[in-house]
Order: sequence, then C-alpha cells, then structure tokens
Amino acid sequence: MTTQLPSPASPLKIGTRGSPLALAQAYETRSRLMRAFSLPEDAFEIVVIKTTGDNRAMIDADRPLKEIGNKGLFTKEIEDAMIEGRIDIAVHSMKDMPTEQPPGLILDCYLPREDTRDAFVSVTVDSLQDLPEGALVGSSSLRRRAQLLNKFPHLEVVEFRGNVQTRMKKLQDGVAQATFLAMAGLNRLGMSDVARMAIPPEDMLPAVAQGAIGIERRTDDLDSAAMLEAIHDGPTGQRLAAERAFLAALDGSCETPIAALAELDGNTLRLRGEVLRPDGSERIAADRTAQIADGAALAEAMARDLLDEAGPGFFEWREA
Ligand SMILES: NCc1[nH]cc(CCC(=O)O)c1CC(=O)O
Repeated sequence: MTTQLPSPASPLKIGTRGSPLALAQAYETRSRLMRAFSLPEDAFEIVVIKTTGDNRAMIDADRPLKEIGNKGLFTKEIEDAMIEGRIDIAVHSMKDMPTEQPPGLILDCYLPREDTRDAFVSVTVDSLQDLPEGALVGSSSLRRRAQLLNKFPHLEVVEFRGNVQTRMKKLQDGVAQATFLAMAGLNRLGMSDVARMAIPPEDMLPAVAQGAIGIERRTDDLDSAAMLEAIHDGPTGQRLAAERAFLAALDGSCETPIAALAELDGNTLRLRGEVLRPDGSERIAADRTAQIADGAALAEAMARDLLDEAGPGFFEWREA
C-alpha cells in the first residue's frame, strides 16, 4: 500500500492550541514532516483550536485548577475536531496528556525529547538556596509545590498561571520572587535571555513525559500513521512507555504530586519515581533499573510498592 502524501491542494491539517509554545511545537512537527517527505510548507495547514483551558474568564480567576476540574481541559476540543475530521493530526505536550486516549484516537508518535529538567527562574536571586524565609514562589503545579515545600518548608507557594510570557511578567511585577518553568518550554520558545538555572533531577524530579512532544491521530488513518512513523523517535517512546505506565498505575492526573524520569543506557532503562503529600510533608521515592523491554513492568511494580508504602489517604490535603 502506498501512502497518500498531502499537497497544497489537499493539505494535512495539524491541530494545535494557540499559545506560543503550542505553536512552536506544531511548527517543529511540520518542519520534520516537510524534511522527511520533501514537502513544501503549504502542504500543511496549522489549525488553531481554542480549548476550555484557554478560556481566560474560566481560568484566570483565582480558583486553583484542581477546583475547576481538569480532565481533558486542554485536549477535548482538539480531540473532538480530529474525530470529526476537521483536523488530521494533533500536536501535544505529552506532559499534559492523560494516559488513555478516547476511542478511535491513538497517541504513539513522539519527537526526540527536549531537556527534561525544570528551571529555577528569578529576577532577584540566583538560586533556590538564596531565597529568604517566607519568600513567595509562584507555581500552579501541585508537583513543584510539593517538591519545593518538601526541601524548603520555610518558603511560601502562590498560585501562578498563564503561559510562559504571562508568568515572566508576573515575576517582573514582583508578584513572586521566583518560579519554575520547564527547560523544554524555554528552549522551544528560544527564550535564552531568561535568567534560569536547570535543576538536576536529584533535586526536582520532572513530571512524567516532561519535554516530550506527542502527535495524536485517528487510529484508522493509515496515511497519517505512515507519515508519523517516519518522524517517531524510538528511544523517547521507550522512556515515555515506562513513565506513562508508572502514571497509569498510580491512577494519577496532573493534579497529583507524582514525578518520574526514565533514562536509557545501552539495553538498560533506569526509572526514578516519586509521590509526595500535596503539602510536601512526606516524599516516597524509588530508583530502579531493568531491561528496556521490561520498562512498563518495572514501572507498574514500582508504582505498586510506592502506593503500599504511602498507604490510604496519602494524597489528601492535610490542612496546617
Ligand atoms: N503544564 C503546562 C506545560 N506543559 C508543557 C510545558 C513545557 C514543555 C514540556 O514540558 O514539554 C508546560 C509549561 C511548564 O511546565 O513550564
């Protein structure tokens, strides 16, 4: 069977959110496909789709995301458009994706992974260690909040939402003294002017799939499948398979403090994973290796052991 390639007369429709980071990821996907199949830019159409999560009136209120409810907040409208055939493929930050896709859709193509680390960003101090008692750190990530408070209980965390540009403005305005951003996002946006310090995974284990771009398609769309196969990065797939199996086994959403990082060395996969109490008062971590092919099994066993150790109620908020 031959693959039907897109053309200017019949372009491949790439769905994406409209944030600068989402657009950068869509452009990267388009240029990889152009290179792989020697296609012109106008053989592709970038289709921007507004999601519930992009709705400012809904999101910019002071309510934390966990109260609004976040299941598919940034993906539902995009997936609906794909099921209805208004777009052919969709480009996502894998960090924001649930471990299961709706019926009829599949998410098995990953671009080579960017830097997985979090960055410490501040306009007033050089490092976390320099923040004084009671200093405000802006973050809307339950994981980063819990990890920060676990190591630095003398700091305060304030809700900090919006895209990278909005958060940088808040720092400039003194709303907080520091924040965390994914290195991958800063790199993809070319924001080399932002003062940032990459945090090693020993100090802040990243979110599952951080730094990875995934491309979703209709399961029965074999032309798109063949095209995406050409730009898929196998090692990224092996790493995400383990990390996402860990997340799935913990039944976590992005509103649960869970972190994991898989790394490859020859035939070996090393998986580090942790769960924290939301207030940071407790952290349970593991660090194991297995053959790459056994990555998912390793992740499931690790998740089971961490859950056992955590016991019931571990993820409940414990008011001070
Ligand atoms: N949840 C928002 C989000 N989703 C993906 C990224 C960054 C890029 C990536 O991790 O792939 C970000 C912003 C951030 O965490 O700073």
